[in-house]
Formats: sequence, C-alpha cells, structure tokens
Amino acid sequence: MDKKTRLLYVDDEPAWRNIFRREISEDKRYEIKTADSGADALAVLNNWRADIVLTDLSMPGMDGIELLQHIHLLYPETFVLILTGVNSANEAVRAMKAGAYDYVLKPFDFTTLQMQLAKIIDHQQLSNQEAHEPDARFEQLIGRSPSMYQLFEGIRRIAPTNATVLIRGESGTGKELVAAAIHSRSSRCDKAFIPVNCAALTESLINSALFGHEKGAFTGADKRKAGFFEHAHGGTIFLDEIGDIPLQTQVALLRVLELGTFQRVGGIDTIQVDTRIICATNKNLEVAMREKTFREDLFYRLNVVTLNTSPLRDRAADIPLLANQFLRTSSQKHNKQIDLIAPGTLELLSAYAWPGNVRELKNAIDRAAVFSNGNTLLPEHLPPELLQAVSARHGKASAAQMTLDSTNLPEIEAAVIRRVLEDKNWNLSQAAEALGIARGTLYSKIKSYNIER
Ligand SMILES: Nc1ncnc2c1ncn2[C@@H]1O[C@H](COP(=O)(O)OP(=O)(O)OP(=O)(O)O)[C@@H](O)[C@H]1O
Repeated sequence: MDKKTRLLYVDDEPAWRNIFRREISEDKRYEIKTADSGADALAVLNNWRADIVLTDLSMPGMDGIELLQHIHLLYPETFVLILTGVNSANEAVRAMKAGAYDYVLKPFDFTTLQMQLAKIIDHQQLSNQEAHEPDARFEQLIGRSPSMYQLFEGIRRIAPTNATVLIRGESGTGKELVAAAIHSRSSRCDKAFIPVNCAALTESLINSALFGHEKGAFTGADKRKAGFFEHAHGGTIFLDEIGDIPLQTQVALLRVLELGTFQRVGGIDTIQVDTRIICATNKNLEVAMREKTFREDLFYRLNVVTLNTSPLRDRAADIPLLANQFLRTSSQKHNKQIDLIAPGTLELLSAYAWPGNVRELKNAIDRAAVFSNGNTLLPEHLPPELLQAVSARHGKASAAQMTLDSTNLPEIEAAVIRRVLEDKNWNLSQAAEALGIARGTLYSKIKSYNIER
C-alpha cells in the first residue's frame, strides 16, 4: 500500500480543527494531525514530518506567513497551503508572495480542497524521483568554501553539548539554518525547535510571547497561554535578532540563562524549563553595550560559544552551487523546466556583491525563474539592479561586455542591453552609463542588434 500523505492542520480556532478532522479523516489516503498555534505546529513537525501543512493566516503569536517562512527554511520539502477568509484577496496575495504553494478559502469547499491536495501529491511524487545532490550539504546548509567547512566543523563540535550559542553574521547568511543544524545534531533533536524573531515582536507582546501569560494578565488574555520557552521545553529555542530585545526582557532572559526559570506574565508561579538557547544577531552588540541598549551581563552569558556566518561576497565558490540548488526548487515551484544557468549568468552572479547575502541570491534566482521561458537562465532574466550594480562596479568592463567576453553570445549582450534600456525608460544616456559604455557605442549596438522599443 502507498505511504499515506501526512497533513498538518494549524488553526487557533478549535471549531475549524474539528471540521477539518471530521471531513478529511474519512479519506484513508491521509494521516492527520492538528496544531493550535505556529509554535505548536513547529513542535509537531519536529518529529512528525508533514508532507503538507494547511495553516490559518491570522493567529496570535506567530501568524501563518511567519510559520510558512520557518517551514520553508527548516523543512523545504513540505508544501504549505494558507487558509484565508473569502473576502481577503489581499491576504491571499500576501500569502502567495511569501511562497505559499496555494491558498484555500474559508469556509472550505472540501471538493476543491481535495483537488488542491491531489495536485500537490502529484508534484511531490515527481520531485521524489529527482536525484538529490549529497555533496557540500550539511543538514539544510549548502556550501563548499573553506569558511563553510569551518562552520560545519564548529556545528559538529558544539551540537552535542548543552552550551548556549551566539551566531553572528550579516542578514541572510543562514543563521537560522545554523541554529536548526545545531538542534538536529543534538540529543534534543526529537523535541521542539522553536525559532522566534525577536525584532517582529512589539515591546508589549514580547514577554507574553516568550514566557506565556496567565488568564486576566491583560485585556484579551481570556485564558492561560504557554509561551515559546514552555513550547521548547526539552528542545531548543532560537532567539533571532537578539540585539533588538527590550531591556526588561533582557533581565528575564538573563534569569532563564542563569536559573532556567521564569514567570508567566501576570503569574507568580516559578516555571522551570530545560530549554537550550541559541541566539543570533546581525548587530554589533559591543556597540549596543556601549550605547546601553544591551546589557553587559547578558552579553557575556551569551557570548560563551560563538559561531560566525560569513557574507556571501567572501565565498564566491558557493555561488554556483547555491544558485543551481535554488534554481531546482524555483523551477519546480513555478511549474517550469529550467535546468541550466548560462555561463554568462553565472559570471554576473559571481561578480555581484550580494549585500542581502544568500537570501538575496535565492530571491534573484526565484525571480529569474519566473521570467525565463526556456530551459536556461539568461542574464536578461536577472534583476536589472544586479546588472547595473555589476557594471557600475566593473567600470568599463560592463555587465554586457563581461557576458559577451565570457560566452561570445551576441544575443545575450542584446538581451542585457534591452533590459537596461527598458529599465531606464529608453533614456540612452542613463542606459549607457548603467552599462558602462559610451552613448555612441550603445547607439550602434542598438542598431546592429536591431533592438526596438
Ligand atoms: N548556506 C546556505 N545554504 C542554503 N540556503 C541558505 C544558506 N544560507 C542561507 N540560506 C537561505 O537564505 C535565506 C536566509 O537564511 P536565514 O534566514 O537562515 O538567514 P539569517 O542569517 O538568519 O538572516 P536574518 O539575520 O535576516 O534573520 C533562507 O531562505 C535560507 O534557506
């Protein structure tokens, strides 16, 4: 018998969970679990890998989009469907932009839902047939540059311990993946891994989100609620953007680090948890300490074991590897068959400085995959800002020229020129400047390539 498809249904409203269970459990092709919050869903996923997650969009604490982002990062093979109200077209668009496979309107039409599920299952069967490249992969992290190998080695050594870890690095360099890898390689791996983006929580919400609250603690607190620390009991909590937490929360966090205890908001009972803490920051905490926005005692507590993620511009060797991996995922996501990155495109990718690091590369490839209509990613499919930045950086050796030199394909140069012209609204002077060539040269190239407005 075929393996059952695992569905995780996430909704804070019990009535909807019951309806879903009742309707779908009759279908023997599915194995179903439900969760009542984003944190609960992550706890379930940690030892029950769902094939498809259906999550409500608006939930307190971690909303559906935030949950979707964590799932993409931690369990890239899992498909996510977002549930939105019938009259919320904007929300559906937001969900799709965030990378949801599809959206489902509430109240459900179960026949449509079954069709959506069947489509995903077909997709998954296809992708399971594709070979996975085992090389240069460490958990979800990809890389073969020396600094990545050093990072993998660091993770290998500290994962089995209970040490608090501080991960430092620019935004988009994979700090959350590092935290997840530490958890996966620790003895806590069958318990929850709860990532928390501290910067996304307002000062009034952060304490109750982290430590939970008692009934009546504030307006709207109609029942007792466990916080992220309780959800992560036995497992690992990942506090991202730790440099952004308010001072009063820093005091409470210091106590958890020293004693393993805290109190829920509005509560008097002392709660004891066994939760490993991993933090990350892209801020300079030394400066924050000098400015008195980050406590010194907390810093020294956190800074016991530090791992650094390096910027993508310092490890160009990883760019083709990452780009090819992202292309596979994006091509599948957008129902395309793009299996090649043109040499000229790779050259441009390697010449760019990637201020947004791997996240920016992933988005650039995803966008290029949408624009591509053949089986190859060409320079013209790359974001115009990237082409301009490369030509500006290389002065006379413009993006178009580099492409031409490396591949000797005039059509690529023509495509790059067309792209820049469109971006500059056919202002020849600006386009020539962006391309790093003289206006006259641009004019003759437009003529010789027959580029028309
Ligand atoms: N080495 C890597 N291999 C594969 N994917 C990666 C790697 N590094 C980053 N990514 C991808 O880049 C994106 C950003 O990664 P992540 O969220 O872990 O970065 P971050 O350093 O935590 O960023 P921020 O500081 O903004 O929170 C994710 O989609 C992740 O999958």
